[in-house]
Amino acid sequence: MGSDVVIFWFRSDLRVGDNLALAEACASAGRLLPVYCHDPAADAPTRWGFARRGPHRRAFLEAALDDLDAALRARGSALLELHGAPCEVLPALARAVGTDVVVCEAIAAPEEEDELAALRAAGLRVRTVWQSSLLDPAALPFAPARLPKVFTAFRQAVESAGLQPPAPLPAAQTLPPWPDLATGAEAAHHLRACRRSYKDETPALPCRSGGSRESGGATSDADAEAEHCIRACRRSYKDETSALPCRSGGSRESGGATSDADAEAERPIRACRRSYKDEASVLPCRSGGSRESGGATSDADAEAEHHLRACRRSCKDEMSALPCRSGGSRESGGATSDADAEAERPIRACRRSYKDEVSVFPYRAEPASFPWWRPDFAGGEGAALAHLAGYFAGERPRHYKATRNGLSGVDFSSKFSPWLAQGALSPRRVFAALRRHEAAQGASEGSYWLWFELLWRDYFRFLHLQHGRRLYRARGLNAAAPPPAHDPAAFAAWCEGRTGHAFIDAGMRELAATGWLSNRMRQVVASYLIHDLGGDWRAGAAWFEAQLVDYDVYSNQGNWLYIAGRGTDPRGGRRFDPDRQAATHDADGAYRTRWAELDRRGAD
Ligand SMILES: Cc1cc2nc3c(=O)[nH]c(=O)nc-3n(C[C@H](O)[C@H](O)[C@H](O)COP(=O)(O)OP(=O)(O)OC[C@H]3O[C@@H](n4cnc5c(N)ncnc54)[C@H](O)[C@@H]3O)c2cc1C
Repeated sequence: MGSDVVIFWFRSDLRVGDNLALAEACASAGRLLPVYCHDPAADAPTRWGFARRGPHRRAFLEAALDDLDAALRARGSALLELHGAPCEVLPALARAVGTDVVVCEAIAAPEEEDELAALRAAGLRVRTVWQSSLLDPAALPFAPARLPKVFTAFRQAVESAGLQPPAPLPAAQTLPPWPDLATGAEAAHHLRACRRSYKDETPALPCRSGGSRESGGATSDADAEAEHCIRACRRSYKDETSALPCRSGGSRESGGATSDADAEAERPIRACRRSYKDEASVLPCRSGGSRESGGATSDADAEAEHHLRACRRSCKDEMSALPCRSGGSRESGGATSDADAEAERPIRACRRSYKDEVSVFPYRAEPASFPWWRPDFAGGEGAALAHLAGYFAGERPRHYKATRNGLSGVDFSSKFSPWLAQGALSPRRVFAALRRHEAAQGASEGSYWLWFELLWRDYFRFLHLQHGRRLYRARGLNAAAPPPAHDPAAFAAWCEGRTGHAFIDAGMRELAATGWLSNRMRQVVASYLIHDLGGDWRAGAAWFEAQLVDYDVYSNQGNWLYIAGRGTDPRGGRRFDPDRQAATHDADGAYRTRWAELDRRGAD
C-alpha cells in the first residue's frame, strides 16, 4: 500500500517497557496508531451458562488501559480503543487511516490464532512477534516440537544448557505520532464502516439505544443515533480523544466538544461513565475504605450503600443480558439440547455467584490476597513495576519457597501473575529484578524457586507451540481418557461453593468474591471437580477463565490439563485429597471460617 502508517494492536501486552512487538512496530512506522479492541466475544456467554469474563478481570483491564493510555501520551501518542471484533474493526480502521499493516504480539492459542487468520483474510498484512515467554523458544536446546513430556526434564535441559533470558528492552522515550486522518469521500466511507463496528457494540454497552446487530443496514436516523451513542460509549472508556480516527475525519488535537451535537452528546456520556463506574464499584473496596481503614464511618457507610445499590443494578443488568446458552467458549462444540435443558441451573448458580459478589461488599475490611481495587494492586504497568520493585526490595523472595503454599494474604507469594497475564509486566522484567535482588542480597532457595515457577509458566506456553489446538480437545492429549462427564447441578454447587466440603467451598467462594485464589487452592478445587465430582475439566477451566483476575490462556489450560491427566505427563492426573489438604494448609480452620462466614452473611 506504500503507506508508512502502522497499526499496533495491543493484545495481552499492555505495556510500553520490554515490548518487543511495539519496538518492532515503531522501527518500521513513520506514524503509529496504537489500538486496543474491546471484543464483545470476551464477555459472551459460555456454553456452561455464565459470562465468559466476570467483573474482576474487566475492571483490572480497564485500569491497565488507562495506565497504558497515559504511558503512550507521555511519549507523544495515545491509545485508541475500538469496540468490536478485531476482524471487523481493524480492517475498517486500516482503511480509514490508509494502511494495511498491523503489528501485534503472537499468541499461540486457537482463538487468538483464528483472529489473525481472519485479519489476513480481510487483506491485512499482520506481523506477529513472540514475546510472552521468559525464554526465547528459538534458543531452547530442543525444537519446540520435541519439548519434553515432563516439566522436570524440560527444566533440567534448560538449566544444563545454561539458558538465560534476554535482557528486557527499555521503554522508548518517544513514539511515532498518530497518522493524519484522511478526509474525503473514500475516507468517509471507511470511517462509516468503523463507526458501524462501534455501533454493533452499542447494545452491550450501557447506552443501549443505538442500533442492534440484527437491525441490518443503518438508516440515516439510526446512523445519527449510533453516532450519538458511539461518542458516548467511546468516551465512557475514558477519553474522547482516543476515538478520534472515527470522528468525522477530525484530528485528535482538535480537542473537546465543539458543536451542539457534541454538547448534546455530553448527557449520555455522563450516563455511560456512571454506568461503567458503577460496575467497577462491584468491587468490594472501591469506595468504602480499604481493609486498612477498619470500620466504615457513617459517611463511608452512606457512600457504600450508594455503591452497593449501583453495583446490584450493574450485576442484575449484566446477568439479564446473558442468553447463557449458545455462545462461544474456549473449547469446541456447542451445547447439546440436554445441556440446554439443564442450562437454567448453572445460570441460577451464576446469578447467585454474582449476588454473592455483591454481598462481599460489606466484607471490605476482610483481607483479600490480591486486592486489585486498591491503587497499589491496580491493573497496568505503573502498579506492576511498583509492586515488582517493592517485592524484591524486601525479604519476601528469600522466604518465597517456604510461604508459597499459603492460602491468604498479599505476601505469601509474589502476586505477579495478574500483571503478567495482562502483559503489564513482562517475565523478563521479573527475571531481571530477581537477578538484581540476588546480586544485592544473595541467592536463596526462595529466589531460585521463583525462577523455577517462571519456568512452569514458560512450559505451558511452549506446550501450546508444540500441540496447539489439540490441547483444547475434551480428551486433551490423552486419547485413552474417557470423555469427560458434566453434571450441571454438581458443577453449579462447585461454582457457588456449596459442595458441602468446607475447604472446597471456602476456596470457591473466595474465587467468586475476589477473583483470586492461591495456587494451592486452585489445585485442590480443580482436583475436586475432576476427581471427586467426576466433572468436566473444561467447565472448570471456563469458570476459572471467568473469575480469575490473572486468567492466562496458556497457564489455565495447561494446569487444568495437568490435573485432569490429559496433558503430556505420562504419570496421569493429580488428585489432591481435600481432607488432607485442609489439615495441612488450614490446620486451624481460619480460612474455612472466613469464607463460611461470607456464606452465612451472603445467604441473609
Ligand atoms: C487449575 C489451575 C489454573 C491456573 N490458572 C492460571 C491462570 O489462568 N493464570 C495464571 O497466571 N496462573 C494460573 N495458574 C498457576 C498459578 O496458580 C498462578 O500462576 C499463581 O498462583 C499466581 O500467583 P503468584 O503470582 O503469586 O505466583 P507465585 O507463586 O509467586 O509464582 C511466580 C510466577 O510463576 C508463575 N507460576 C507459578 N505457578 C505456576 C503454575 N502452576 N503454572 C504456570 N505458571 C506458574 C506465575 O507467572 C507466577 O506469577 C493456575 C493453576 C492451577 C492449578
